[in-house]
Amino acid sequence: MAAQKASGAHDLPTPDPESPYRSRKPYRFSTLCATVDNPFAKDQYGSSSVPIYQTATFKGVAGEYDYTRSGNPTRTHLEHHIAKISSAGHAFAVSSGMAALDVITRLLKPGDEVIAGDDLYGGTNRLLTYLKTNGGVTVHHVDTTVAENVLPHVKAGKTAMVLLESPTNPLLKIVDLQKIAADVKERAPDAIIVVDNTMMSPYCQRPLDYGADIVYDSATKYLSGHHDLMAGVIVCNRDDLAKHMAFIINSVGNALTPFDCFLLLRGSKTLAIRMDRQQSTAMRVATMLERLGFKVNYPGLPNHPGREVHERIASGYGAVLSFTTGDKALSERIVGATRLWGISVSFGAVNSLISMPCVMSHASIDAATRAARGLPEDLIRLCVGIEDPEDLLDDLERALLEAGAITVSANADEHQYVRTTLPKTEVSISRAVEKLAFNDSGLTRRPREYREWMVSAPGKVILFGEHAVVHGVTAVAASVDLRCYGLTTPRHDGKLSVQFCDIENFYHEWDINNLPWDAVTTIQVGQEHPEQLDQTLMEAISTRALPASIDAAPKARGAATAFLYLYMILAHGGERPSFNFSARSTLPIGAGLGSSASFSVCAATTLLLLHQRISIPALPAPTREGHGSDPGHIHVSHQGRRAIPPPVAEEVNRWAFVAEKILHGNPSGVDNSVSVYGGALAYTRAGFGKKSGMEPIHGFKSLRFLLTDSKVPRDTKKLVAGVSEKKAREPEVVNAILDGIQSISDEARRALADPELSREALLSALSALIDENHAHLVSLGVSHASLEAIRAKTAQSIYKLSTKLTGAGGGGCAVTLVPDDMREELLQQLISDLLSDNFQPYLTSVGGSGLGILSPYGQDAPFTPPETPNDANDEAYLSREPLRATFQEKSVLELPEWAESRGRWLYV
Ligand SMILES: Nc1ncnc2c1ncn2[C@@H]1O[C@H](COP(=O)(O)OP(=O)(O)O)[C@@H](O)[C@H]1O
Ligand SMILES: C[C@@](O)(CCOP(=O)(O)O)CC(=O)O
Repeated sequence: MAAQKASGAHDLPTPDPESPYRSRKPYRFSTLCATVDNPFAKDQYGSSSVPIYQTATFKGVAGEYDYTRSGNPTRTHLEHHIAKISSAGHAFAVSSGMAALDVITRLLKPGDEVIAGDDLYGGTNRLLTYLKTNGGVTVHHVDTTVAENVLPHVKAGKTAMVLLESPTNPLLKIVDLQKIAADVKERAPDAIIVVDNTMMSPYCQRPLDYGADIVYDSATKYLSGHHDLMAGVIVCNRDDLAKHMAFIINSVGNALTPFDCFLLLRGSKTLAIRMDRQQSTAMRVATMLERLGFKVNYPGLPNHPGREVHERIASGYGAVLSFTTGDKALSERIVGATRLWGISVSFGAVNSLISMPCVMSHASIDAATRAARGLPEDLIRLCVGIEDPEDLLDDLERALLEAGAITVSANADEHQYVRTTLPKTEVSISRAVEKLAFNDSGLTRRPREYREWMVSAPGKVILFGEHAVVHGVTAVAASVDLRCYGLTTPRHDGKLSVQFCDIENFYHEWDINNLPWDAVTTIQVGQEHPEQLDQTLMEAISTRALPASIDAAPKARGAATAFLYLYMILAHGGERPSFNFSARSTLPIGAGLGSSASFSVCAATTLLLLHQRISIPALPAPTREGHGSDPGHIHVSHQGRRAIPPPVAEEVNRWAFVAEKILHGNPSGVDNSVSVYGGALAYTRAGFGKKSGMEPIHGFKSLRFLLTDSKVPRDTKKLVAGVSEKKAREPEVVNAILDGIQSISDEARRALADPELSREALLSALSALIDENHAHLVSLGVSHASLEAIRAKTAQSIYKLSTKLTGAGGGGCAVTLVPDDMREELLQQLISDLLSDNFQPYLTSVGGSGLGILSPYGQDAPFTPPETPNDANDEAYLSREPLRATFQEKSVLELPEWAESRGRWLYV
């Protein structure tokens, strides 16, 4: 491996002066970038682009190259080019930025001491921790933004390396590289000053000029600029270090491959022009966010504390910035709401990216260390690309608005966005939720309310994408007009009870104090439930809380476990409310129409209400005095729609998902999301490297579907697990099916969103997609003879309808698209045909309301049921009919209308 010595690299390729009278100035940076000629390695054919020497070996014994690990002409060209644009004597290209750091840290020996910043890239931190544990190296993390902090740790003969980064990532703090290098060299001349220059690139900052011995870049970022390769580059001027590193690279074998060298060389030609655009847009983005009132970290802003130092050591501000919102959940919503800004780690590419470092690039640093180093959990990092600046600003502004971070100013003459008032950063999410949603001061607990709470949530029909959605594919689903209802009634005897009317009227009560409280780790207000269930609590509920008799009723076992788990983990502040929870559904249970999700949503909502983690909006106070029939304020009735604010819906959805995990094992979250939000959604779960989230789909409500319950029982948990096992066994087969289903969902969304598509064309497209999706589900092994029988029946020549299984399959329900022009008699004939085959058809409409809460404000007095003694026995409660008694008596057909007539319902 020949360390590329670019002698005279500083002025290459400036030719000699033409004459003493017409001297030529050295070429400027962008010219150096664009010209890759290497006068020491002329191409034999004069090719304009450096060829890829895609070869492992070279013939002969006397040539310059023998083996690509040790040297390759494409790499030589690249290394010469990097040395040239970095004004360095030597350059090396290796397989990633971390590989570059690995090479550099291999210069260390056991016993050596390293001083490093405390706001470093997560990967750097991970490698240093490894060296500490396994390499006998001592690492001092200090806040290098104060140059004086470094000196106390500098020991002559001991300090072997000082590792610096400026600006830091992701907080964009500035480190005075020049001063620290000078101070360290004065005390410990042998210490090697290493700078990670990735955030700046050689265009903006050249630390070798300020005393650094080694500078490295993750060339995956700005240098290559297109996120199509991984590479690291190292530059230095010292021959001894270069020789040592060349030896390491050759020994370890992590030099960059010829093809990637070619790509990097190609990308680096446009470095200057890309950076110019990216930096100027970054400045506009930072300015906009600051104007809106966010705390923005960007060294280009006039009030940035390190701006002066930065301007001394750098010639640009880079294109990475970060800002905080005061609320992690709000930040997550913003990140999820952007469209143009891709959610991704890394930076420096031509396309703009958005991320939350604490959950992405810096997740490898544990939460306690992140907190100790002042890395806010709500921090959003933006990496600006070369798109049109107006589009980037528009998209960000729209996402801030959609997430509720900004609002239109009420006072402005013209529309102007202002930041939504937020509680202090430390204030918990639920407090923020309360304050945002209810104008509640959020500081005091409300006194216990002895009310009955009635809630309801719809089931769902998955049109496209069930099962695949568990593995990251987009599902298209809509709410159905069949619902689960939940009702809580206060008790005064220290007991908690559940009544599952649809599961053989299962009833059980517990002494609250006898529940296994020792096994609970409460999720504090404002915290989110971790991804995994708390197995200690699950075990304790299973062995110490559930009655042995429940083993004979697995459906009740699941429901009771989910209910108790949420009851216990949500209890906080020593409050353990005593009440009965009754559930009733108009949905078939366990048939693929989301009975579990609607049950989970009802349970989560009532538990969050009773544990006072959410509350519903108070009636608006009059803004002026009323007279006669004039109430004094305007109340626009939306039939309850949009009366439950988005933060409350989100909180319910998070906890309903936890209940779904208890019932289903590995649910995707589509069922509970549809049940909370209602309407129709395209849902993609997080964690599969693509944009996750939900998008409402319009144009669904007008479609008619026939849902047919095969009445064949099945177990969602087992079916979902079965598909995962198949995927592990035959990844290629299953991945191809998943890709196919993704295209179906995409196609369906496109068709539904196309206003110019005729109704006829839309229906026939959806029918074809239904058949195609069903075929994929058959290949996944989740169909059933009963479902195939329903399909065959609906496909008969007199009907010619398309049907697919919906939900987990293996039995359960099938969904049939009913065309607009289907004659009523024919439809009735199909229904009776299905009935005579012992199937249960439901003709439903889709896309109706999501979660509903019956406003308790109509209840004239707090209610106490007679079976539990009340300390304050009074006339008011005795004169009222308890909701609970009638709730249980009504038939399934009467239930919806009766519930509706109880008072004002508030919906999401
Ligand atoms: N109304 C209800 N009352 C009590 N538990 C219910 C109710 N509806 C659903 N569940 C719970 O959800 C489970 C059904 O889940 P699942 O098999 O996924 O069916 P679905 O496809 O209808 O969601 C039941 O076994 C039960 O534990
Ligand atoms: C099979 C699945 O995609 C849909 C849920 O099915 P069901 O409603 O429980 O039958 C699982 C999931 O998305 O969680």
